[in-house]
Amino acid sequence: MAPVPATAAAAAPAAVVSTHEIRRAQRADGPATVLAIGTANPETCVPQDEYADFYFRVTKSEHLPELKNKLRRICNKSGIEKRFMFVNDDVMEAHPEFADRHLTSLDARVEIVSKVVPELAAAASAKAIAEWGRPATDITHLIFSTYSGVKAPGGDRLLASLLGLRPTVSRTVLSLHGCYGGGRALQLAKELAENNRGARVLVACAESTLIAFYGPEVGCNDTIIGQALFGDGSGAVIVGADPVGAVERPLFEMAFASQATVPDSEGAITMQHKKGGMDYHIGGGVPEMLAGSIERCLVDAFGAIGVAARWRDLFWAVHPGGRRILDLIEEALGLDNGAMAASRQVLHEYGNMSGTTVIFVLNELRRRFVADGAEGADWGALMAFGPGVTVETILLRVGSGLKGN
Ligand SMILES: CC(C)(COP(=O)(O)OP(=O)(O)OC[C@H]1O[C@@H](n2cnc3c(N)ncnc32)[C@H](O)[C@@H]1OP(=O)(O)O)[C@@H](O)C(=O)NCCC(=O)NCCSC(=O)/C=C/c1ccc(O)cc1
Repeated sequence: MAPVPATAAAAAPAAVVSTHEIRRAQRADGPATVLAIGTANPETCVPQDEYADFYFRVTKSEHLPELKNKLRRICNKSGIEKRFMFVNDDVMEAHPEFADRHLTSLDARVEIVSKVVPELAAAASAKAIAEWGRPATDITHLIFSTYSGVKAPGGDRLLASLLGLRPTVSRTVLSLHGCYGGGRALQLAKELAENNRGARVLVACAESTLIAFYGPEVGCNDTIIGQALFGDGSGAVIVGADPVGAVERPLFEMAFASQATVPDSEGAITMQHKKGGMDYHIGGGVPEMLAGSIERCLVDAFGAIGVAARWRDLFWAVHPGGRRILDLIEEALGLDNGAMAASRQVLHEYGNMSGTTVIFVLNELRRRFVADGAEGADWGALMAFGPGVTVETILLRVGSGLKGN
């Protein structure tokens, strides 16, 4: 070890600063705040009323008409008008093995998604950064969430380089959180922003069904329901505390965040990468399970911050896991059926894009607030659900950037 020069010893601080004081100085003053939102989707758009024809054609499964009719029935009840996806005729011509999940195809799928998913995230992030108004190099932390990331270095590294983030950006990957990935990522962003003065956290969620796209099979209803509901997309959010006055626009303040696991629910939603793509199961009772759990999460969250909230007075950013989930949650909370209009709109326009969907809902809410001059609710709740069964709750307050528009 080199000897310590006398000058370095002489430069030691005269007064001893405690680590508590150092810690206090590192913390932000205000709450984490959503400062910008961007979204992106792949080019291929499939209308829901054409989906059964598309799916049975590209997977060469026309010999299974009963399953095709079942898919049609579910599509008709889904509340979805169209979806965007990377899977198209060209992909299936190049990779006919994707149609049969008993064939080995994971390597080829990972090869594709490890490029296109971060690129999609970059498209959404670039929109968020442009709206934010500061250079990409001012991003201090990156949280990348996807169920397609099974490789290292991962999509976070490619995303950071596509956006030109600084080499010291602090990267975190969330994988396989499924439909609660966006909620988890936003909660982590809140912790980072509030605990690191000046931090600006880019949350990027990107999902592609390509990793889980395969043909129908008699007896496997999970595949049919998945084919009726899921789509591809990316949502990006910039989160920071203490917004810089003239540049940054506070959209939603994040007042509180929590996670809960629904008891006895371990097998209700599952996802697992296998040789033929990502296998998944969506239990029949999931909408009822969520509707039965949601009020407890809200009571606990508002109780923790001492705010007396009436559900009817809130704005809602709920993950539209399926039309029935929204219906039952509205019923359980005694809400009008317009309360989840932003969630229903996103479901209608894009389907369930898993973890990224809740960011689209937040963007739609923002659009509605701007259009209405932020009339109405001041407090709101963002809720996302996924495997576990896990419920993410974030309490939001309309930011000053949305007031007076
Ligand atoms: C729109 C639905 C699908 C149907 O509407 P409905 O009002 O319930 O209508 P029905 O009661 O008439 O049901 C229509 C058909 O759907 C069937 N179905 C009804 N849920 C089911 C069911 N979980 N299973 C398999 N058949 C069912 C149901 O049996 C019935 O079949 P059939 O009698 O032959 O017409 C509705 O049930 C709904 O919104 N369900 C919520 C779906 C749900 O739980 N989503 C949350 C989980 S999301 C998730 O885990 C994501 C994983 C994921 C995985 C892969 C990815 O690429 C991306 C993500």
